[in-house]
Amino acid sequence: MSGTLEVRGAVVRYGDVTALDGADLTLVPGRITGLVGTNGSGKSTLFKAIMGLVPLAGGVVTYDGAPLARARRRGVLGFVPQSEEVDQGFPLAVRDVVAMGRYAGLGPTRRLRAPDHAALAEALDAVDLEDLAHRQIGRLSGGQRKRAFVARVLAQRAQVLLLDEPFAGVDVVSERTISRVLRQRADDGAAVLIASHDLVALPGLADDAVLLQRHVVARGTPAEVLAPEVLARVFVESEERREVPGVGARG
Ligand SMILES: Nc1ncnc2c1ncn2[C@@H]1O[C@H](COP(=O)(O)OP(=O)(O)OP(=O)(O)O)[C@@H](O)[C@H]1O
Repeated sequence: MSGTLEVRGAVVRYGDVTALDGADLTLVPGRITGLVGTNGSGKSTLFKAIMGLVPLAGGVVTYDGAPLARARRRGVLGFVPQSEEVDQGFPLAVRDVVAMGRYAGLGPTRRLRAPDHAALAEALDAVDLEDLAHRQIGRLSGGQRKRAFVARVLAQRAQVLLLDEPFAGVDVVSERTISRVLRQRADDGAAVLIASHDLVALPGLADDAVLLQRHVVARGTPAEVLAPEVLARVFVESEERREVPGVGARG
């Protein structure tokens, strides 16, 4: 299907640590995929591998069947990392952060034109941040800040949205707002991947779920993947790995 992102056999190593050992994932337009896994199971690494922020030691990531570099340059991929380092004193307003979503399409002058202004206004409106558009980004609550970074990928009109723990440390209103806009983008044809520890919220939002443990160990509907017996198997395996010296997070 056009607009499909595919990860095939992704291997990522940090020195002696193998964070991904053959991960496969398919993201299709119109669907929200929930990514779950224990701490250290490789979720953030999978996002970074898709974004080209860590090198692949094996495997391939494609968009529309072609290598991803071109899609990345065209701004097809919108990434909201787990935590954004925000310098409290840095004089960057919410509006400036959201405008960054338009940079891929701007000329060398970086001047916003009418369609950019329209996309910017639409994105601020979608996350209910118009009133705070001129507030310094460091002076927002955690939930408001997360909404600002979500607005940046909305303004970008990214076709693939990748969100690493968008609900962590976020108030209920912000969680609802973010969920609503992600559903809307998926309904408009975007492919969406959300890593979340919130296993209660996920079934209401995600169409599909994948369970990661350095590679995908289960995939299906959220109800299938989040079934207690499936989760228990993975948690037990992950605890056993920790007990083997030299393997796992404490090794
Ligand atoms: N920069 C790094 N250098 C060395 N090891 C790393 C680095 N980043 C991650 N790791 C290791 O790679 C493994 C996967 O980490 P990753 O952050 O991808 O997991 P995660 O599923 O996102 O975890 P969490 O849910 O805790 O955020 C872990 O064992 C982690 O300690």
